[in-house]
Amino acid sequence: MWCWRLTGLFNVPCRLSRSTSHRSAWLPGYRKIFSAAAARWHHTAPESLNCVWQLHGDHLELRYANTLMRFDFVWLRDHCRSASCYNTKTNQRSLDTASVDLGIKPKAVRVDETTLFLTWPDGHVTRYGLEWLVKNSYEGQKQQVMHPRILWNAEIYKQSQIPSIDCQSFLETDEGLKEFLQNFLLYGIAFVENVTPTKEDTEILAERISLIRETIYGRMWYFTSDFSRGDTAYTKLALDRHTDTTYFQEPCGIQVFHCLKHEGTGGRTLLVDGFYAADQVLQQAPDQFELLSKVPLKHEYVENVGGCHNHMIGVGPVLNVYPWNNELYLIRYNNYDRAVINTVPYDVAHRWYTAHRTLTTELRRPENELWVKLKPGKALFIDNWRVLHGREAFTGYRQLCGCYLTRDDVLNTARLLGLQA
Ligand SMILES: C[N+](C)(C)CCCC[C@H](N)C(=O)O
Ligand SMILES: O=C(O)CCC(=O)C(=O)O
Ligand SMILES: [Fe+2]
Repeated sequence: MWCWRLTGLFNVPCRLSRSTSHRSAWLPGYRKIFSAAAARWHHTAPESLNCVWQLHGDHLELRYANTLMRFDFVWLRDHCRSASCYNTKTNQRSLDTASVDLGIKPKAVRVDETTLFLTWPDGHVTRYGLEWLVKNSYEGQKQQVMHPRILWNAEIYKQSQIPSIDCQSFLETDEGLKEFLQNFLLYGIAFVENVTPTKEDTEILAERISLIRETIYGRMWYFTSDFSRGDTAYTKLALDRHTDTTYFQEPCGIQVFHCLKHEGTGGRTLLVDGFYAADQVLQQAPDQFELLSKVPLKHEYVENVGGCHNHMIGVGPVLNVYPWNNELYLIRYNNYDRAVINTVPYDVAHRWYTAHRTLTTELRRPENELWVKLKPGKALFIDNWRVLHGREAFTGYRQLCGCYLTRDDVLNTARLLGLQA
């Protein structure tokens, strides 16, 4: 028996990470339960009526700042921030969670204007800031997006007139780097200009924001149409929109391109916001969106050219979403490298092809295509988990260099600069 529905564990409305203002309403049934029980609710002092709580058999219910939250007792014990349970120097838990009685229940509960106090059967006291609880509760989290983004088609991107960041400002100032990263996080692409057109200078740029992810293509790569590797990228042929390294279990997070030379015609780069297209699918056909996020697929890279022998396999759905808020975080789309579909029975395969067609139609709409000609001196950073790239066929000698970056480290740099990433 095949079932491709959500289990109900995370039954939240489908939503993409468009902006922070995108808040979902409470389910009406939930409100009703709340008001029926209101008579037995405990209030804080009259001047802070905005916090009410109620102890149930297996959880604590708390309403604060218009958020109704429900906390498991083990969760409340486990997240205790007291000195013996949590090390604020290392930001690590000291408490041994496995030693908490799974049937634990607080012996006393008290709330003042800012804080929830819980006394446990052994006398240990746990304090939680109410604001902290709103931010860290499941109910608070599912109203938020992890990654604020601006989804774009060609018109939206051009209208927003995102400037390229000057190389010197990118390398030497935190403001320059921060502006670059903010653009990159919001749009999934960003440019640095006035870069010296060499592989070495491109490497310095990459190292400013992240660690370079070494792959079967090397650390810093450099390619022409000499077919030195067994892949269409190393020819003069056109490449339809795709994301790279779909055949890795974790596709590379960021791709850096810097065109060092082109004496010839064509060769423009195509960029398409995969999340914008996926959002269109979600609006038109939520069941197809769900199928694309549930059916696991294999992508494969089999290379036997010259001295290069590689066989890579990556498994995962086309759309990857966080289950608690349905926020999209990774699109894996490469029709060249997609392997044999043998992970679902024939009827699911057919439904998958239909959903894939809907997505492809969106990805191929001319109004969603951003075409740019990469020139020496202008480096392009692409979020390979979101934005698809392709290229027009070309003539003449064309030299491109670049590298992949580890995603965690780009986000780390962004967070250290105070950005939400
Ligand atoms: C970028 N660089 C030329 C090094 C590699 C190209 C990899 C091409 C591969 N088909 C993929 O899409 O992953
Ligand atoms: O030649 C290009 O512009 C891009 C080729 C490509 O898709 C790649 O190297 O990943
Ligand atoms: Fe590519």
